[in-house]
Amino acid sequence: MLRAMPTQPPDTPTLFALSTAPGRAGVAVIRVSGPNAGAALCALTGRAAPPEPRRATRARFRDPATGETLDDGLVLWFPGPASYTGEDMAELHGHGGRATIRALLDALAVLPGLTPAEPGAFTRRAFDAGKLDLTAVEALADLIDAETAAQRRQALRQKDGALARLVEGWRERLVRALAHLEATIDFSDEDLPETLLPSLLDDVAALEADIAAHLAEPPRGERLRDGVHVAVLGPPNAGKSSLVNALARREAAIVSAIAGTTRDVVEVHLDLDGFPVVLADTAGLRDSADVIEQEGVRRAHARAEAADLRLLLLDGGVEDPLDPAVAPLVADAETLVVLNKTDLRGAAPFPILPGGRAPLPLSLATGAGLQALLSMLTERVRSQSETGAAAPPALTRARHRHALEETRDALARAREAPLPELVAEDLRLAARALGRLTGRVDVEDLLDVIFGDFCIGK
Ligand SMILES: Nc1nc2c(ncn2[C@@H]2O[C@H](COP(=O)(O)OP(=O)(O)OP(=O)(O)O)[C@@H](O)[C@H]2O)c(=O)[nH]1
Ligand SMILES: [K+]
Ligand SMILES: [Mg+2]
Repeated sequence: MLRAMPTQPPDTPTLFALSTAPGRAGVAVIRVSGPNAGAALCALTGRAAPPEPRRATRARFRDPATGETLDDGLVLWFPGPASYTGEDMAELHGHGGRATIRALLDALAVLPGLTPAEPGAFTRRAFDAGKLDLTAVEALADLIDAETAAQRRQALRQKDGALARLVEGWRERLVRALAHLEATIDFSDEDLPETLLPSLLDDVAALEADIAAHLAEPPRGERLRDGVHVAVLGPPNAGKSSLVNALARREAAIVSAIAGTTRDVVEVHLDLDGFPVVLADTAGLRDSADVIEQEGVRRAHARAEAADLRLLLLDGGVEDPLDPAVAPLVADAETLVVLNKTDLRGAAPFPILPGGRAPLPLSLATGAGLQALLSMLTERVRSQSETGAAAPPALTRARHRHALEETRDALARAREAPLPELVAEDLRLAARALGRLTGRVDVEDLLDVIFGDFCIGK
């Protein structure tokens, strides 16, 4: 008889957890994964054996100790290794009520070998079983967190392995170069083509250029994951808080006729046509004797510095809206300049910006120009975060960027190294850095951080 090779120590605990969100719902799904999953399924349903794999089967759940009926639902059986975690897995679908969920979880808790799952534990087992690489694990967390359509698309693409394939392709080129080089070193007194080392260094240079080109792309993937940060800036009373409230469609920030109302940075989250935006209201830029206002202005400058996009709102109600305090922002051609309070302007001409640009006219009092501003903002945000389906998969985390930078630097060192042995050492370091991106090597320290992002039941 064929016997499966034991892949885990026999005392591996069987994990269980509620995988749907806690609280009232039509259905709740409890997952059980590990060597005793089948026994647990049988104990709770009174069955002699698990049902046909991957087929929903009606079940009456009962307390194995007392025989009391706890709920009426469905069970699914996923024998390993063809399961999410690679282990034997059972899913119990019960009613989504707090008491029902509690009763089922309590009944599982007393079964031999069963332990409640920590957050991310099922996915950790899937990773350990080689079912997912690290980029897919991260994408799964992003998919669960996705709040907009573009975020969902990006997470799904990464989960399906787009980024992992790109990185693995680079890694294969690197490993091939390394293998050739090691052959050169090992057989150096025998006859090997003289041209091997130069052609190998050409390959390394080509790989370095490909990775550098990917790094030179704007950080669209990270922006899409975290939101494009837009800072609303301008002189006091320009209507910055009024604009933020109008875009957020709620009274997020205090609006008043008193100049210097806003001090703290007030953030609102927007979904502009599927693209996430973090819009920040800031204190009006001016010199002030008030220390609290000074701190507000300092924070406004810091936010302007850190933002992906700066929206400068000018006060159209004053004769010369181009206040000296905003001159550096006006000088930056990337700043989106808006002239508010056009309703108060009468026949006064609009200010001309450097380069002959004109500000976008707006009146938050009448609503004139708001739609045009929204369209322009949406376009800007889209161009900062969109990665076309045909474009190479974006890096979605700083971790990815750091690993690629490390790879690129090691490749650059390899090309300059004076001895074949030193070239090989740098290529090995480069391969390690790439391997860390997908989790192929040396990632123990990273795992806790990444899996810690998960909720229980995933
Ligand atoms: N007439 C007119 N008044 C406006 C317009 N937009 C805003 N206001 C008024 O201008 C005043 C200042 O608006 P706020 O939104 O508080 O301006 P702010 O730029 O956030 O001001 P600070 O936080 O003090 O820097 C309020 O009384 C608003 O009602 C507009 O388009 N036209
Ligand atoms: K104000
Ligand atoms: Mg304000």
